[in-house]
Amino acid sequence: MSRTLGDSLTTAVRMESVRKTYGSGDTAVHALDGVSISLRRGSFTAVMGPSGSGKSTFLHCAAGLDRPTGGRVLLGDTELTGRREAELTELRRERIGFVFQAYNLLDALTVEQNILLPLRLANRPFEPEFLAEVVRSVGLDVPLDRRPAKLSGGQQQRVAIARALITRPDVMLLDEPTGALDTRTARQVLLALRHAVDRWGQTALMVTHDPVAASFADQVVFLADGRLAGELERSGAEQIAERMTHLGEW
Ligand SMILES: Nc1ncnc2c1ncn2[C@@H]1O[C@H](COP(=O)(O)OP(=O)(O)OP(=O)(O)O)[C@@H](O)[C@H]1O
Repeated sequence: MSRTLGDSLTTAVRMESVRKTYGSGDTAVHALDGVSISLRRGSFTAVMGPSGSGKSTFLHCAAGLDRPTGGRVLLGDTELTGRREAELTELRRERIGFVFQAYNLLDALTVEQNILLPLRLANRPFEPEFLAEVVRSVGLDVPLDRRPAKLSGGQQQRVAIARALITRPDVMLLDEPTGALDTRTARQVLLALRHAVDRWGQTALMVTHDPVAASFADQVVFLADGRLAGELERSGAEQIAERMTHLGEW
């Protein structure tokens, strides 16, 4: 299928028949077995599936952290497949924002320095107004000169989201971002994410086990045995949970 310039303007991430096999012969594990998907710019997608269905591998291939065994991955119109490690590192730094369950903040730095770190690493200037807007939008109401270890888990995750947003990345990739948070705090973090998508047209791809978290997304894609096993447009947590029960244990 031919692609036009319009594709890369409207598509943040495209995966075409992506396969990832670990090992070989009888012991080979097909973590991804021909996954094709396009993420529209400004959309929020949740990825769900049973344990071992390939969710982390999917996220890592989208980020250029794992090299697919077959198929192609494109970030906008930039093909990740076949690039050298140094180029991938730069692409990740400049164009992808990561948020993990463990916040991965540096305690030697203040909150503000943590948020600005991706810009410093990329040698890019920072705009104080944008920093203020990002801080406000994620609902971070702590002194910015504080050390992250002094903050609650919810506040630390907001710092991590602010750090991911500060470069205005093409896509934010989130791996269980609310996995360590209580229900109320998780909801606030998800609202902040939703805000970033709605307000700035940010694109987000989030792996989660939690149907409530997935209900904040525009679409939910389900993985089973390394393959796409269906999708739901924005849905309630009950409907998402119901679909999950048909995919097996989780
Ligand atoms: N480095 C690796 N070496 C060998 N097998 C791997 C490796 N990484 C993942 N796998 C296998 O690939 C499959 C998919 O793993 P993956 O971690 O992507 O699933 P997941 O859906 O994220 O699981 P979970 O919800 O438990 O985190 C599993 O069978 C896993 O054991």
